[in-house]
Amino acid sequence: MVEEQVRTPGESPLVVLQDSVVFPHILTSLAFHHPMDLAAIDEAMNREPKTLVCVTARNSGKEESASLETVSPELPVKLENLHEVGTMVLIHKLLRIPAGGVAIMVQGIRRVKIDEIVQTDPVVRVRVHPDPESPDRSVETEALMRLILGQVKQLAELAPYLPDEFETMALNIDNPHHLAYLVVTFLKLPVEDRQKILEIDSSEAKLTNLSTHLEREIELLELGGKIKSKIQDDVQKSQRDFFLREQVRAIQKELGDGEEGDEDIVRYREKIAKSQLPPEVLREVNRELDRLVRFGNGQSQESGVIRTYLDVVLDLPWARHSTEPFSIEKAQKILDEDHYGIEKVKDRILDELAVHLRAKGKNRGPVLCFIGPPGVGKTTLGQSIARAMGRSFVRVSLGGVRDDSEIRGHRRTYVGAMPGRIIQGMRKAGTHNPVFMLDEIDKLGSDQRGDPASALLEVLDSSQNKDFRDHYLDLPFDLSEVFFIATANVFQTIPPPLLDRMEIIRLAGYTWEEKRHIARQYLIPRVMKELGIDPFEFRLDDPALVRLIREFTREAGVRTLDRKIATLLRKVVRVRSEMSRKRKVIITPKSISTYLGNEYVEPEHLLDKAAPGVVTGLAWTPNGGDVLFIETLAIEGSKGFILTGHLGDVMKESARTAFSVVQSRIAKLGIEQNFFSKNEIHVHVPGGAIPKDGPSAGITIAVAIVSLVTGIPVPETLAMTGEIALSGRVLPVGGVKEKLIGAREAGIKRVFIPEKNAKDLLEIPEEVKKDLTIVLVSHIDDIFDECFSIKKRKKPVLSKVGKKFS
Ligand SMILES: Nc1ncnc2c1ncn2[C@@H]1O[C@H](COP(=O)(O)OP(=O)(O)OP(=O)(O)O)[C@@H](O)[C@H]1O
Repeated sequence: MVEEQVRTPGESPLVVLQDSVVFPHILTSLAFHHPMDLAAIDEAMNREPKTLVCVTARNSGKEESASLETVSPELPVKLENLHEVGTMVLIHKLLRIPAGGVAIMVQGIRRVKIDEIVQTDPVVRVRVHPDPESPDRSVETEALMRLILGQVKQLAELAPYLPDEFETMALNIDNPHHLAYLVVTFLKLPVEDRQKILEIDSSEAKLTNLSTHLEREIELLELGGKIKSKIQDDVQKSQRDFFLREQVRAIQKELGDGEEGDEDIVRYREKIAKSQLPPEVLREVNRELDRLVRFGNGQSQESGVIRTYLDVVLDLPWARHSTEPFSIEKAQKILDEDHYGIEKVKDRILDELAVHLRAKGKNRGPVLCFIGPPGVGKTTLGQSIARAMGRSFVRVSLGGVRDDSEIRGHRRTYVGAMPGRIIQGMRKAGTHNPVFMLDEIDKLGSDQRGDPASALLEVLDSSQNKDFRDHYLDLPFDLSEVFFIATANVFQTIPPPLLDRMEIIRLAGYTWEEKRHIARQYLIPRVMKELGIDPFEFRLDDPALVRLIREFTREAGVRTLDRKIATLLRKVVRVRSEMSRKRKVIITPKSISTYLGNEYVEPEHLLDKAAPGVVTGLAWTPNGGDVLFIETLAIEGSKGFILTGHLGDVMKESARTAFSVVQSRIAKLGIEQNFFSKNEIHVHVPGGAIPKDGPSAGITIAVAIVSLVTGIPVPETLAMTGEIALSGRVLPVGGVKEKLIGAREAGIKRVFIPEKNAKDLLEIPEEVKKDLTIVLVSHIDDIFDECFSIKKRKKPVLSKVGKKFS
């Protein structure tokens, strides 16, 4: 081998390498221009053998390389700027480059260490000594060599810059150091890393270090390959998309709908620019618009779906507010302006608005819920609140909603999907913070398709509704500034979790006097305005108006009254148009029938005549208070007790309790001992088609049975309401205000109500209290005493009655 034949001279010319390292055993070509290097090469060429020391400058490869200075003729070469270990090389060939400089082909002979610089001018000459290497032949080294050969194979497949014979050359080397030097020559490595491999003595460490670099190189090449193929794919896809889009555009142009489509896109872009969309929404909208462009914006089903979506999203009030400064005084003025009476209701509303004002528009408290019969002004109260707060008003009905997707919308993947009622309402409202009325919350259903109540809970919950997510939109929408109001006719059917979150405000219905005021001050002027009627054209005096209210309508609110007034005034217009000489139309109580025909409503009759066993009770219905009759009959037989009249479970149980209470008082009431074993009692509540339920007829049923058995009639102008306990105690009931108004309308004069309902009397209108004698009762014995004068009676009268009714 050449290396063994060439000895190391004590002194040798030196060339300094800037960005490469020459390794022992490897053939390398180098180029030089600097006069100092050229002089060193010239000197080497004149020696035999033609040897030279190549050493790499420290920090080489960097811009401000120290070696550039050191090799300059003005500055002496310094030892500290050079790596200590270099390579002695044998020059095989020299080529003079015409433009100046030389190229030499050298073979690395061995590692040498520089002891000192003995001369710097005109040739740099150094004194060196050999730095022998002793390759190790251990199993570890063997294993590492194999590993490196495997990596070389991998590299050869991945790296296009490697010569074809690289792998074969590596396979034929059995010296671990020579293998390392060959591989590192072909690797793309920084100069400092190459120098390190040259300097490491141990074979194992040399190979390990090299293997790490190889691995990294392989990884880089693989990653590069992946990125490249992805870029190629993307380029191909975008070229394909572009091609297809161009085709679609050409087809659309042929069909004549391209131009219009483009206008649409421009319109959407303008709309997007104008709306202040939150970033997430903007991203989604742009994405959809891009899809629309890609779909060609024609008449396809998919582009229709995208357009509907964009219309909905861009119509939504993402940032639009309506705010006017409002004060409680202003709110009070507006509520009074729009509504007659209902002072307590207005007062409660003002309390809520004051809290709202304090919270600076953030809705923290419970949601208001107006409960009451139809036509009592629940909706108009909501409108007045909106007017007072300077906000827009929107009303959404929840009646019959059984599916939570009606609240939260259907996912866009469904055909004909639309947003839920809440988002539709917000779209209608046009502002971010409207007064939002959820109508008929008591008619909310639920079935296997989901529970709308829980969706509503999320809507109403101020801690969750900031990011309300409708399935259709699939974007968060902020509902936290919406002022929600719910309305219902009854509270029993409102889902309890919702009821928990609501502040209930009850509207009970109006007396006819209140209705007269409402008609005079609100309804008639409004209808006149609508129909363009002037005050001089007609006269509707109080007696006529009262007849209209009491005989042509039967309702707790004023909805029908409103309609009837409109019908009546339309007639006025007609009559006037038919008059040859225009006169004022006088509407009298009698002429009302002429104008309204037989739309007369039967008033609830009192019993024609008081009869034993028939007693008047009071009922609460979603439409207001009413009277109801309990009829009883004793029939010979031993079945005990029969109940008819479409009664609910609670009412049936209440009737049985009443029956037991009476039975337990046989002696006290002077009833024949075995009366009930010989007779069965039939209790019926007329109006069999209308379902009835609740415990409040308890005392009425007990009184009816005793009246039947004793044969003592109860006056037809007396009515009662109250739940009965087995002990005979009278328990409180609901809807007292409505019941008392209904009783008065029906012509009742005297009413028994539970003592525990005394607090309700504060709410009863004065005219009702004036017309009714209201008796507070706490025990059934007191009622029996009052109705049948039990204490004064001596002899039992009962068997006679039993015969009479059997
Ligand atoms: N206290 C009142 N003062 C003046 N007008 C009233 C009053 N109460 C009701 N009205 C009028 O009665 C009409 C019906 O009222 P509204 O529509 O608010 O009833 P509602 O309670 O919402 O009924 P529903 O439960 O059927 O929706 C409206 O024109 C309203 O102005």
